[in-house]
Amino acid sequence: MAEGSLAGFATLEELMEEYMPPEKLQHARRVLYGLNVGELVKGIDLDPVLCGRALELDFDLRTAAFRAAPEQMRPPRVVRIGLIQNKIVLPTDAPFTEQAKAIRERVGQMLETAGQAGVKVVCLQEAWHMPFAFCTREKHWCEFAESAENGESVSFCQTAAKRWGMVVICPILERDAAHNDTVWNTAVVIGHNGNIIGKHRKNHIPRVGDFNESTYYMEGNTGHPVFETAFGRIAINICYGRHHPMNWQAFGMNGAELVFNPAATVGDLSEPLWPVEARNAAIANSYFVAAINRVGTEVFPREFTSGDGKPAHKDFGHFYGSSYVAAPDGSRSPSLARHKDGLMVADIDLNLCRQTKDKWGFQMTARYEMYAEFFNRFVQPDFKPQVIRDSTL
Ligand SMILES: NC(=O)NCCC(=O)O
Repeated sequence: MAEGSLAGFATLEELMEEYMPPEKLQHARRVLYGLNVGELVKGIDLDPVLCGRALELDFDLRTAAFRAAPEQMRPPRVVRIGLIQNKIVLPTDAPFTEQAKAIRERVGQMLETAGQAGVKVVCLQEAWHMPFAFCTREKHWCEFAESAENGESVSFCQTAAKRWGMVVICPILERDAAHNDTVWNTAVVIGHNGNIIGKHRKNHIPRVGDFNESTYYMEGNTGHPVFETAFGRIAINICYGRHHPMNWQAFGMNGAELVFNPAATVGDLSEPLWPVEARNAAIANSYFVAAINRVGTEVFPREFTSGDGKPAHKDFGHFYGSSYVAAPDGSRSPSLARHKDGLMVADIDLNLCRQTKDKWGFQMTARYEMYAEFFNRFVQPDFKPQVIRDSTL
């Protein structure tokens, strides 16, 4: 494993296993990763052939099973989901068509394994079909943008969706030819019949560190859609939107039971935030969250700077993977590796969403009218913060 922010360990769980005595490890897991219906989250027994395939193809394959309590009036609603994280395959100075083709081939291996494992909803990482070149500010990378209706990556995912009867979330750099060739950061939702159900465009565009994405695309104009699929109500909160609690909340208010967070973020910037934000969103909104991060270090042909005092450099830093699933009851899965491609397969019982709402009542006790009134005042130009000053100061 390479040095730098990787620091020589694949996942935090493996580090804990290596250094903690087993009896303490159980407690550490309970405190750090929570209990699901009173128990530590277990794995799924997958066909050993699939595990062998993952070894052979050198990608990380991990599993988790989230239960809900049995109910008298509803059957369980267990859905098998998949999260795929991938490196780019070829160097960034290879011809673009070859780069895209090589990524498709690699991701295809993991999509196939997901299909064989019985996954019914799978999500890829943000802009999975290209290098995350938005650090460079160079415009020729826009060539990777494609139609959300019939682009090459979308068609590729439609084929997989149809073949395996699974919903595929395909996050791409979108070229909107009907609107003056506008570029967007978009997640296309493909139904289990290979049909396009709809799309969501990234709501919040980062302006932090080397994430110079605002050079390429604007804030999305699709609101907070929830897609009613054969396997549950799904939404997508693309990467930087995970720092915005109200963005998460709006998907929940529209009825989402499972929100994917396809992302691309690097160790020096956000690794300590990563295990917290998606998990907190799952708790606060009583839905499942599946957070998927890009992996690997991508080196670009020319140096760039981002006005933050760092010397000119050619890479973004290390994308640390660590994709995971968080449940509404606060429990979570282990992470995929920090250094290699991976597929996480998780069983989630969607009944847990309503059960958690009934238990905690976060939504029922929320004071939406009070907040609405506050936000209405806040957006007025003459807003004055409600601060009561200590008169003895
Ligand atoms: N892709 C993206 O929005 N990254 C921003 C950095 C972060 O949110 O950690």
